Amino acid sequence: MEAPKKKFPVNAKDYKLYEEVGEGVSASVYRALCVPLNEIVAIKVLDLEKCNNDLDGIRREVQTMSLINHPNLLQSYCSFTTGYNLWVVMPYMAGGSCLHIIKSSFPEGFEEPVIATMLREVLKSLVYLHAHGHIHRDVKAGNILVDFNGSIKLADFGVSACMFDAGDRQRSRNTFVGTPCWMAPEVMQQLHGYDFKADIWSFGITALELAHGHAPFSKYPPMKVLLMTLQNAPPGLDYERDKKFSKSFKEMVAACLVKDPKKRPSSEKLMKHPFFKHARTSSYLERTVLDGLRPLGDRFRMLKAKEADLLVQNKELYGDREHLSQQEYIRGISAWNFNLDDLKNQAALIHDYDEISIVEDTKTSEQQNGLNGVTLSAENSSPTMYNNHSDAKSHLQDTAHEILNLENSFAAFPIEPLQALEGCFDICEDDVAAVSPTARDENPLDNEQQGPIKLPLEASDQDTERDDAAHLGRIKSLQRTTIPETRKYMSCSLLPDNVLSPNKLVGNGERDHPQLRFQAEHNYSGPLQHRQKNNMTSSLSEDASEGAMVQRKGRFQVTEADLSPKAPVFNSSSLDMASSPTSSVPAASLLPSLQTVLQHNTMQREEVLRLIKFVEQTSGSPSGNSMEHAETGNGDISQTLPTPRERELHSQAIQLQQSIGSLVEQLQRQKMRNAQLEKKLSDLGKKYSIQE
Ligand SMILES: Nc1ncnc2c1ncn2[C@@H]1O[C@H](COP(=O)(O)OP(=O)(O)OP(=O)(O)O)[C@@H](O)[C@H]1O
Repeated sequence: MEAPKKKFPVNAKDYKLYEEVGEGVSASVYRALCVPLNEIVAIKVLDLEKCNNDLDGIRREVQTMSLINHPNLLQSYCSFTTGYNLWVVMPYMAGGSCLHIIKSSFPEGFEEPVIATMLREVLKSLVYLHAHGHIHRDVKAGNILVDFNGSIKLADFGVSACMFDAGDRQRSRNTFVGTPCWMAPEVMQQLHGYDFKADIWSFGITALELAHGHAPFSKYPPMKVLLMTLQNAPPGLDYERDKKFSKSFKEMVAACLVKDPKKRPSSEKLMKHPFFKHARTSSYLERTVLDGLRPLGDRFRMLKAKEADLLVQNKELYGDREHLSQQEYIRGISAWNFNLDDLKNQAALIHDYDEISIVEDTKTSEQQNGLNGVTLSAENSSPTMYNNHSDAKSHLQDTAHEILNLENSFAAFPIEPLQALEGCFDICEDDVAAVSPTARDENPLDNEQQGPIKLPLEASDQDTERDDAAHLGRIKSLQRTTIPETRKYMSCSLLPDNVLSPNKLVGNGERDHPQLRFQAEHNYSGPLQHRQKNNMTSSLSEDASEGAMVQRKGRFQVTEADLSPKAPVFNSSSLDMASSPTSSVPAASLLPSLQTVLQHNTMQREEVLRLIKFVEQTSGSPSGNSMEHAETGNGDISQTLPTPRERELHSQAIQLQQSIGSLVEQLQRQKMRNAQLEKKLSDLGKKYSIQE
């Protein structure tokens, strides 16, 4: 019989945070002690203010993590908010990620039996996910975690998608998520959508990453990676250095890295590949990989210090921003904003990288030779090599423009992060207090009794003081994340997943699952930050230092921040879409647009009325009366107006009045619908937390 499930407390004061063991874009992961259960856990602390632009992703991640149930998937024990942080409590994986292990001890990659063992476990998790309709979308060594006993779990469901999602998120034509080097060509192209075969491509890239110590093209800027993935032959195990690997390994990788997703095997089929016969037990991993490794916290600190050194060294070479982008990108995570400046800088970097590019591309053509017998010269195998800087820039800008044009901007809506997440996690009782300035000081992270962040017990070297300071800094920054209650966020680029995706991959009753419906109705994807002001198209040709922003947060997610003109264009189709009972766009998303249009119309109306008054005064007609008539829209008055211009103005005023009337009505309807949706959301939230 299965042991009863432990109940992990959902209050920060029941946990003691120890050292930091990992860091993502908007989250830090700590080793921690669950005091009542006396069990070591890992806690991912997400700063909700920082991830404000990806609440949908967070909700998805937490939901998926709590629902999955497979030994090779990292399940969460529980999650709750504390102040403006979200804590996700999960098993502590003492070995850290495969990427961490590679970086600290295996820079040239692992031996084949190790790779086979790791990959077989990951593949098991993919079989499970795919069978349950999920695409992971971010398979990479950084997301493969190893426990102290060599067991393997795939983590990070921040960008995973459910194939039964009514929004067909996985087929959305307007987003592409993942990390560039691991991203399948069809995900980049977004021509016909993509499905779970995208994970098989990433799996193949991960195999190369484990074999070489880095993913193919990992030295290049992201735009270059996109172009190379699309235009070059698929990477593989065909270099001289790959001689040591078996034929079955090479074939397995080649089977995964086929550009046409239909020709890639499913995870289930891949599982039967002879390569996985080389897989060993987890204790083999424990002996060969984990033995002799320093504690995860120490390794993490050392890697961070190394990166910081590198940053200083290269600062002069590339300058601050470009280098930061590169650095974060190379680490496999990224928080950079992908705006025009970045594109320009990347174009510049490509120029700098041309030499490497030629070498690598020659290899790619050799590979192609080996694989398919197609001969490519170094020259023609690298269609992205440029003779001069401006070619490179313009090529990149064109490509960027194409990618950016993939997405339409959508209506904005005001929302507080906690509201959006309500129902997904337990919200600590003290959270309400935490948003008031006086309560900030009582943040559990700051209060010793309530679960202090303990400094690393093992830290005995001379770095300790510096690390302590860094820790304290982090504690401070965590507590400072409280945001005033009154602060509202405008969403730019609320991705219309649910509306724009034309095809349904799978159609069955599961779509009516309450959680899925919940997701579909409340897609808060897309930056909830203030709107970008500039028009993207013009920005690309002119200076656009702050407009034209394509955000990359966490994973490679290209969204066009704002294509809409400054004053929102209001058209009936958008309204119809929202008012339709079958629409899955949150009605609330239309409110700001409606309000702005209303305001706009009111201003115009006032302007017209002023003009009428002026005309009346100058022509000596009895103003008071006319005004009243004009305002009430009395039809007869037009007959009494002396000039055609006045009559025209009068009829415009009436039209405006009518449209204001209907807008007010529509606004009321939207408000009602919004209230209904909010109620539904909170009911679902309650239901969900009761189920938990
Ligand atoms: N349960 C765990 N046990 C040990 N280490 C962990 C655990 N979960 C995460 N980590 C470490 O923390 C790092 C960051 O965690 P995670 O990937 O969940 O954050 P993220 O913000 O989603 O990052 P990314 O931008 O790489 O997707 C991981 O790469 C891993 O090294």
